Amino acid sequence: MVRGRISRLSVRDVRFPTSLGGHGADAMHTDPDYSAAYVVIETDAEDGIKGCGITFTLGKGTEVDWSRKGRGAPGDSGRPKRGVGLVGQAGGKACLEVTCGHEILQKGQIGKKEREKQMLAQGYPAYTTSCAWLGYSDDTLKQLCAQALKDGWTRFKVKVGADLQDDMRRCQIIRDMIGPEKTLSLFLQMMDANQRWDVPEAVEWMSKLAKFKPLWIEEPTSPDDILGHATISKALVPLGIGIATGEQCHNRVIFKQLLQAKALQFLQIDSCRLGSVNENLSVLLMAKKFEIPVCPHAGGVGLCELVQHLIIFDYISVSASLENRVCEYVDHLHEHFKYPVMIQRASYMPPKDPGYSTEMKEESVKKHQYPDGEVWKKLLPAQEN
Ligand SMILES: C[C@H](O)[C@@H](O)CC(=O)C(=O)O
Ligand SMILES: [Mg+2]
Repeated sequence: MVRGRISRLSVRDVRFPTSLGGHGADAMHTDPDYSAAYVVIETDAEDGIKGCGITFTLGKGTEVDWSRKGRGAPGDSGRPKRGVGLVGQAGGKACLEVTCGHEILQKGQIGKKEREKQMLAQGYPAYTTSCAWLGYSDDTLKQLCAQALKDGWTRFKVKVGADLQDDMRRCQIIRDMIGPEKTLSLFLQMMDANQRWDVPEAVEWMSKLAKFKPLWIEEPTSPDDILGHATISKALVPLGIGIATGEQCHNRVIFKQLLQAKALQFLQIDSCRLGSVNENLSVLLMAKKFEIPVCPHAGGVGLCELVQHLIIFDYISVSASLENRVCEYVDHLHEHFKYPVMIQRASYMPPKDPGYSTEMKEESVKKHQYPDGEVWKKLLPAQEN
């Protein structure tokens, strides 16, 4: 059914100066400006249907350099993310509703109605990364953690990997605040090294942090080192620490190999890094086959908005389980989206607006467009001095 033809396509470089507040900083990316290549495809269809797509980057990464293949150099804070989440609003349904209709998922139909009701009432469980970026002082960490506990958050991710003594102190602060035990699903601490270590270093460093009882260590080493992850996993699982990875994995083949090599205990899809909803779905199906829980990466610009569709779909139609499953949440930049995520009691409430929640507010795009938006016009001369 042809409803219209593409009449216009725009691509805009939208950047938010998050580095000014140390938001988003980790052991590898010390000064990220959360950014996005934002694409809108308009049509001449009578109902004005359009598609909006977004790819999260860390600033300079929006300047795609075609001469460089794959990942940037280690420590390159601006490397581009690969993959695009571009979905239209056809049919007036939320992306997760459209996906749930696919016929190959017959098995997931059993109990689907109950799970749908459960999601609508309770939402999908989340953890927060917003308290413990590497750019935050101990006071900020304590203050944000106390506020998050008050708001009902019980699962916290802390950035590690730059300095061991620093990590010990920060992990102790969080442990002291959330309680001493690693209980089944409540009051958890996760750690994220953002690829900082080589394989032996990851094992050694995490053996020292094991006393803080992390549920997982995320990206302990290069995301391309599948066998390295398997070695780390073999060493750390006996200490009660799982390996989580995936936010930099750009296709289903990498995930297939990670799963086959028993290299991870928690699989972290990234809605933008994996190009298209379809690629994400094939990874969800493989994770189900290998019985590995999917705990998506989110945050950035719009990743929470997108991934909520995928993970709620995963629960309703694929995994049918919440065991050991939790989706990342970062409390940044949602105000720039037309259909922002809704969090209640530390859970993602199912989105009901049409599409994939990718549409940004035009006013926000204009203001943050790089380099001539209002925000950057003020900042750039100051930065050059
Ligand atoms: C550079 C980003 O902020 C990164 O630290 C995010 C990440 O690893 C996560 O949220 O996980
Ligand atoms: Mg991470």
